Amino acid sequence: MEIRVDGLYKVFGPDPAEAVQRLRLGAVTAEELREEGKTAAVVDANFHVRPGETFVVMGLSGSGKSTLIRMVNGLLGPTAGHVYVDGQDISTMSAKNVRLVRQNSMSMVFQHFALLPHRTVLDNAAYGLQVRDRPKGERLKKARESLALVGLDGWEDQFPQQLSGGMRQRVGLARALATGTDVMLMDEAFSALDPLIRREMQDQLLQLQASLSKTILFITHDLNEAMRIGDRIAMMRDGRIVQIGTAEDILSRPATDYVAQFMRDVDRVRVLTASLVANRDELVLHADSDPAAALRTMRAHGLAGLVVLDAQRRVAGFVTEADAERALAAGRAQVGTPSAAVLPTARHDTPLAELCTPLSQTNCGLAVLDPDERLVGVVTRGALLNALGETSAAG
Ligand SMILES: Nc1ncnc2c1ncn2[C@@H]1O[C@H](COP(=O)(O)OP(=O)(O)OP(=O)(O)O)[C@@H](O)[C@H]1O
Repeated sequence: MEIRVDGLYKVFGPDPAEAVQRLRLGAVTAEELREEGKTAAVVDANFHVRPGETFVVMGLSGSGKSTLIRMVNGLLGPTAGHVYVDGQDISTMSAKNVRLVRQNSMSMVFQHFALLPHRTVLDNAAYGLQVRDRPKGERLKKARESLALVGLDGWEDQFPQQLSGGMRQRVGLARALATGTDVMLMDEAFSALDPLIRREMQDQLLQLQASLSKTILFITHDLNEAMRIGDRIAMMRDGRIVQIGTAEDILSRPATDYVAQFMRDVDRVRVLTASLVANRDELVLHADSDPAAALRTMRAHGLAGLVVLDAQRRVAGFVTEADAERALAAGRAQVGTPSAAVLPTARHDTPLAELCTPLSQTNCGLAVLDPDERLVGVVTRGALLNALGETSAAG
């Protein structure tokens, strides 16, 4: 399922539609509206959350995030514009139909999640299905499965007060998962948790998302959280979305001074990933590459060997300096069949901070692989130091 937000506005106060007209024409600013007793909470929001994507809306307090998410789940009607959930325009639907879409397609996880104190963890996790009138057997089965997914198996018969804050939030997540909806709306879902637990929850969400591929709209005021979990991030300021992009897009090409200022607080070595600093082509060979050129490249980069790829960009092996010299001495025009030496590898999304140790143990660079095990590129010690040097200078 997907969510599409199209020219969405919400103005609070008298005569909101007329205020939207003036905003559209550029005839008034949000500040001027405020003097008239009106608040432009969301101004011309446009974005598309793709199926299976984690899309984060990030902004400071008052930037309009809650208003936006409440329009997406149909609790609040827009002043203008449209919200489509899986192609259905919920902004023009009857309240009853909106409720149906919400029940069938969307689940919510909030910051202060109201668990029912006199009900067990299992019943709490099953609650979302209960309000959807599902049969008891199905409710309990799904609730058990989703509790297991969030690591709470064995806790089914406990009561909320016996759980830590992090565990309670997991029950909230389990409740949302148990409903089986494709779309999950998460409003500051981890913001009330201690930093360590919060990180654990983020990891858990990333892990779940790798197998479940829900369509997630996640609201946060924490930039590092946005950068960690968002496939893409929308930066919001004073009701407007000022930039949409991946963490790396936004970090390396902030659209406005405001965004650039924000980026100064980002823990870059944890946010920037291996794929960003991987050298994509220069350090890569094919079996028909020229051995003399291969030797020059190795020497120029201080590498003991280069990766050889097959036609699908999968790592076929490795050519060392000695291999290339032998090929050259034998007068061969191609490096030929590589040796099957195992090369250290890293996943494309490994944070830079985690590349230092494996790189210190090799003089060949790290092969960076995408989820299909295809080579993204090679990270060398020099490239990493460069990136870290730039980031610490910028930070
Ligand atoms: N029902 C309302 N009536 C009038 N103004 C409102 C209403 N709801 C929100 N606002 C105003 O709209 C603006 C955006 O608020 P919103 O709660 O959406 O921001 P937010 O980014 O979610 O902030 P926070 O993180 O503090 O919740 C604020 O100026 C707020 O005061």
